[in-house]
This record gives sequence, C-alpha cells and structure tokens, in this order.
Amino acid sequence: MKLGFGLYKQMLDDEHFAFARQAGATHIVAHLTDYFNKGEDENRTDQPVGDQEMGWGIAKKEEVWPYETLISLKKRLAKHGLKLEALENINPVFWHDILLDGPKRDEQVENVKQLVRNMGKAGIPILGYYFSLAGVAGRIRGRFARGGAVAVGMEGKSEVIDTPIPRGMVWNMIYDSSQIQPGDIIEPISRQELIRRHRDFLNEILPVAEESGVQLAMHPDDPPLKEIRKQPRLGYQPDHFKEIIKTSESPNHVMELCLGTIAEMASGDIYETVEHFAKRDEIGYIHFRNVRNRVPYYKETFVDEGDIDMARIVQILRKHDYRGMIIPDHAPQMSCEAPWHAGMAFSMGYIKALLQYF
Ligand SMILES: O=C(O)[C@@H](O)[C@@H](O)[C@H](O)[C@H](O)CO
Repeated sequence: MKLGFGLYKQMLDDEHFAFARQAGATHIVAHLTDYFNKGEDENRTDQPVGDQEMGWGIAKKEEVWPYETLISLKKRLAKHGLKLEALENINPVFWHDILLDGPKRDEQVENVKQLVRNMGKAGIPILGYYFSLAGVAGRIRGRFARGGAVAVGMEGKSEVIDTPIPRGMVWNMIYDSSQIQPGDIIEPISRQELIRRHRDFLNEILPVAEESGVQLAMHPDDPPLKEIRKQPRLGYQPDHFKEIIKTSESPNHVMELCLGTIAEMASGDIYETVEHFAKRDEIGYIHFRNVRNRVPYYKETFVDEGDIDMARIVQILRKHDYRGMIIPDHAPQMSCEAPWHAGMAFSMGYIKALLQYF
C-alpha cells in the first residue's frame, strides 16, 4: 500500500511538499480547484465545511488544467521524492452543465475529456470526481473530537440542507455570480434523472479514460443524505455505489473510497463494503478517516477514536492485496499554532504504524 497525502490548491508549495514527505507520504493527491475563493475566509487551512447558503466560494474561471501545469506540478513534487498519484475534483467551471444538463453540456464533456487526456500524457493515473448537484453541503464545525478538537459533522439537519440551490451555483460553488437572483433556484430533479446524467457522462468519458490510462475514481455522497438542498444524491447507501460501479463495466471506473462517508451512511456495513470493493479491485484510492455515529448526527473524529476499527480495515485490504494509495483526507484541528499540520501529522503517524504492523 502507498501512503499518500492530499493537498488543497493553496497548499501546493515546497513547504507543504516537504511536510507531506516528512510525515511519511510518498504519493500526493492534489486539489487544483480553489474551494476557498471568497477572499476573506480565515479557515483556508482547514477543509471546506459547506455550512453556508452560498457554498464554498466562487469557482475560479480558468482553462482546463493544461498538460504544462500538470507536468510542472509533477516535477516540483518529484524534487521532494513525491509522486503525483491523483487529482481530486473537477472545477465546477469546467463541467457545471454536465451536472445540470445545461446548454453547454456537450462542450463541457470535451473539457473533461481534455483533462483526462492531459492527465494521461502527464502520467497522472487517477482523477477523483464527485458527481453531485449540492456537493459537500450541510455540515457544521464544532469541538467534536477528543479533548474538544475542532472537527466537522452534523447535529441534525441544518437550515442549509433544505435551502434550494440558487441558479448560478452547483457542487456547492458559484460558477456564475451574474445569475444569482433571490428566489431563482435550480429546479429539483429525480434521483433517476441524476443517475441518467451520470451514466451518460461515464459513457462518454470512460472510453477516453481507458485510452489515456487514467482511472476515474468516484467519491460517495458527502454527507450521505437522501436529499440535500432539494436535490437527490446519487447514493446514500453502500449498495448504491456497488451498483453504479458494477453497471459502468470498466476497470477504469473505481471508487475514491471515503471510509468516513461510507461509515456515516444510515445503513450498511463499512467492513463488508471495503471487502466488496477490495476483492473486485475497484478502489482507486482511500480516504482513511474515522467518524462517530451516522447521518444526520455523525461527527468526524481522530483516526483512532471513531466507530471504525482502522486496523481491521487494513487487514481486509491486505487480505485482498490492495496495492493502491491511502490518504488521511482530513483530520480534527489540534490546539496549537499549527492546528491543521498537527492533526494531519497525528493521522499520518497512526496510519504509518498500522501499515507497518498489519
Ligand atoms: O475536504 C475535503 O477534502 C473533502 O471535502 C473531500 O473529501 C470531499 O468530500 C471530496 O473531495 C469530494 O468532493
């Protein structure tokens, strides 16, 4: 197994690369979408939470990440002894009308194909994506982890969860602020319609992924409620994702298996789910984090204190000879001058020890 580390856009610098390597990472997941593009967000070092009606921020208008950008990032990482294993998430500016089935859909399918080709050419093996209208919305932040460490979670349904998505926004980011008008919302669709949009997207992108040697790794719905912001989720039980991966029938379509999100689901068994995907070789990479309780009351915890027995997960992965990457995803913030660094270093140390002894 490969120990990896995820870095947000604003962390893609030498200092963070050195930190990741020092914490034991050999592989990197890079987020090239700036989730914090609001100018004044003081929480830029923590994960984006999704407790605001207007979402994470304004999606930056930019051209589809070109080959040159990708290869230069790869080379900068290589200087630190790190391999760029995956990009996580697609800027909503590139694909909002694929999610919304809007007028630019076909043009935007070409954007995603181009991104996949650029990744293939640069030798980046995995694109993590999350097919969702509401995106990561409706969580709150609080002193939920051991010793009062700040983490995210849910305390029942917050107001945002039932507030419809305004037009101009999707995936919890604003892609066109000129469209945002009071009362103008995205019409609710059915889960079947969302499944259709996703299937059509895969039918067009997967052949290109296969040709390019890139795997598309699907993130489960986060948080896994049946409906958020009046829109359905692709899935809210492990079985939904098993079904989607099975019907896509391509070795290039796999899971970005987030243990926390799966364990938060109102039903389903995390160990059986990991076993299912590991046995079939359907895991792109793993978000190795822990939670307590299930939606709508779950809380993120330190990696060693939640409901999931992480050693058991590693044993299941070993049993099926899983060779892919695991990353901490995110961790509670620890009380000190570098709360994010301390939380992530704690997770990395714990995971490294598990990998050493199991
Ligand atoms: O902060 C983060 O990294 C999370 O929000 C992600 O795990 C997120 O759930 C996925 O990237 C899916 O978008």
